[in-house]
Amino acid sequence: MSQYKDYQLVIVRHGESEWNKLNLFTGWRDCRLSEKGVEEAKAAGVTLKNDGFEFDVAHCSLLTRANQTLYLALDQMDAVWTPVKKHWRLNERHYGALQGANKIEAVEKFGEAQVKIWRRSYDVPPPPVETSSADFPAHDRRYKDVDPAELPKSESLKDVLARVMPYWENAVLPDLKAGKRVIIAAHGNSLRALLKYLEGVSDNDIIDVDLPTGIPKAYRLTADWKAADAKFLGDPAELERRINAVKAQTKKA
Ligand SMILES: O=C(O)[C@@H](CO)OP(=O)(O)O
Repeated sequence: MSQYKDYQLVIVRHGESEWNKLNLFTGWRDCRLSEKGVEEAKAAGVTLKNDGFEFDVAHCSLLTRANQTLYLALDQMDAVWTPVKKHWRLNERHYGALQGANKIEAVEKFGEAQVKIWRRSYDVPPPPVETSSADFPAHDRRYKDVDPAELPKSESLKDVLARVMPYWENAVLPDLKAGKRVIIAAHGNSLRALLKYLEGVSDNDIIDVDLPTGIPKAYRLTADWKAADAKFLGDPAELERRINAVKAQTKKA
């Protein structure tokens, strides 16, 4: 019997993307997984299978890298048939005018402290893009049914939490309440927002939380749907290595 039989929810950040590899701020730009990211996603599926996980439904963002990760992981579990619900509210945080910028060059230009505030503070958003910019999501047909007033020009983690929560309440929670076992494939910062809520992390402590690429985190939930227990799956040394790789993105080699 799996030691995780009471764990109803798994979250997984996508595997390494082409832009993670190039060390660029990505946000809502739609890059694909790198070759390494593909392997990370497959390995996540193998881990989930070996740990005895099965899912009744999946939730995913509208960005390619999360969809690839979900599909590749489910494929390893012989479960690509799993119903998938997709929504922009699970997208990565919109990185505003930083989207497409190199993270080291941003540190050289604005200083490490400012870049850390933009990357990890709870409530300071990066500078916004104009609505005329190609980075404003209303220009992308996948968001054509979304009221442009709801679409971001830049987001702090607090802004991300505010737009993730309605999706949690209206789409994910009903599945959990129906007894379904749920996987959410999404992004470093949309999942940090959800983790902050589920685990009750303070505004201050969330600054030091980084999510690794492609390593599933499993939750056993309380009666009021918060985290009773949370565990990253797989090899602890690999987990540490991947978290450190995210932290190192703004450090000169
Ligand atoms: O660029 C981004 O969109 C995110 C996730 O890859 O980066 P960071 O970890 O710097 O918030």
